[in-house]
Amino acid sequence: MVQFYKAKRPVKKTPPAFECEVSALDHRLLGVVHHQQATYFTPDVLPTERIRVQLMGKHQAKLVQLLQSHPHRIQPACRFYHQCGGCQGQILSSTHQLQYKAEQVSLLITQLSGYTSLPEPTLITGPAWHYRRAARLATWFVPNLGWQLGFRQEKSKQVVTVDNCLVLSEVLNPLLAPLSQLLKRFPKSLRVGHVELYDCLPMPTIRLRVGATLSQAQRQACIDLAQVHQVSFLLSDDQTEQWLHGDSCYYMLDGGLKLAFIPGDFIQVNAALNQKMVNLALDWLDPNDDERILDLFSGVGNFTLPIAKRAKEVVAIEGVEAMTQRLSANAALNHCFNVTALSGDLNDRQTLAGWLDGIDKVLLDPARAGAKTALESVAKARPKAVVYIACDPATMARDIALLRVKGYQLQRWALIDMFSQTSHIETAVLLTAT
Ligand SMILES: C[S@@+](CC[C@H](N)C(=O)[O-])C[C@H]1O[C@@H](n2cnc3c(N)ncnc32)[C@H](O)[C@@H]1O
Repeated sequence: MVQFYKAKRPVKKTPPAFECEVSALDHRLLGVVHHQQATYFTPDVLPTERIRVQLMGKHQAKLVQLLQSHPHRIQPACRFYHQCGGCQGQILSSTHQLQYKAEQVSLLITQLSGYTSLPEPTLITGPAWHYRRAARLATWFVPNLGWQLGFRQEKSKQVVTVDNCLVLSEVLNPLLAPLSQLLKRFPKSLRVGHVELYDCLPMPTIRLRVGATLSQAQRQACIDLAQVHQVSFLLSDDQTEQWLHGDSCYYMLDGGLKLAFIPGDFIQVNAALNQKMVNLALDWLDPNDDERILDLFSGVGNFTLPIAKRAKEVVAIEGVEAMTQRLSANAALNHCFNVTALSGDLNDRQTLAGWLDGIDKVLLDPARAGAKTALESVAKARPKAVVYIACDPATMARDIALLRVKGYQLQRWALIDMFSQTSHIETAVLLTAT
């Protein structure tokens, strides 16, 4: 064999661990540490704790040893805490998690939006465990063991086999073991994708994605699982999407409102907190029967329908065409004939053109990117009030700054404990025209 010279790869030197003190927790519940004029973010630590850390990247560090712990620190309840990484808040009680989140969101809003002080936030709490009614699980193939089912670590390609998840609904947890057994029987060639679980009505629902066509025996195995566990089963293969058992999904809101959706549609993950959030939004928006309301990023109508029951008219705009159709159908199903549902990209100025005339109030619930473009148009129409629901406090703070410059004053804000144990934050803000 011909021999080639191969240059030796430079050996990466692990930087030495060092001792330091955690100066703060940021809004992602990461500890902030300073070392040689640089700032690093570390999971699993709390402010004032003395720790030894190892640098892991430009701004990341990893806890190596806890030297002195914070009095609020508690033992994580989940046995997968160290592998999974999805619920890193567990070293604090849920009450303390919410307090830290509130402090950090308050700081973000003041830093980014120019307010020097904010009103006290309303803290909206609910179940801290077993609240997740929708979840997406990852699959991966291991030779000799077959397809595995678990959770993908946040911002990582690593996956962790989990047979019980403490934030997953108690209706969905018992499905993990039989699903895992089912997938192990499938060959690698089926190219199993992710699995979605919904704790919804009329039955809990499983959606399985595969990259090839299932044989009759494999389809029957899915149907058997669905019948034994009384769940609906939606199979998405490389050609089609087909209900193997059951045929629909919906959830309920107060007042008997029924919201149908299809697996894959966005729904709020925490049913109890979602209802409280809708109530809060209604309370702040206070729509009445001579007002025209705009609901932006409306999904399948989670806010649209409760508002429509009190307002003269609601114009709802959603980017996904199929979800807009579902919203229209939901409006008809619930006798909300005052809803106009439109599909359009709210990052495109044209989408709102013509729909802002005569708008009295606006509710918006954008994705993590926020709603800068849409709000520039909204502010020009001068609605009396804007209720902003946000899953990313940083983009929301940026957008509050925009509205402040355009003459809107922050009146109220709330932190909704939608994602207890995790670093995610749901915030609501009421702004009124000055
Ligand atoms: C956080 S969800 C809120 C949905 C709904 N308000 C609810 O409570 O269920 C955000 C929604 O905005 C939609 N969306 C994201 N980016 C969009 C865009 N650029 N234009 C229009 N809709 C968008 C998503 O499809 C999703 O349904």
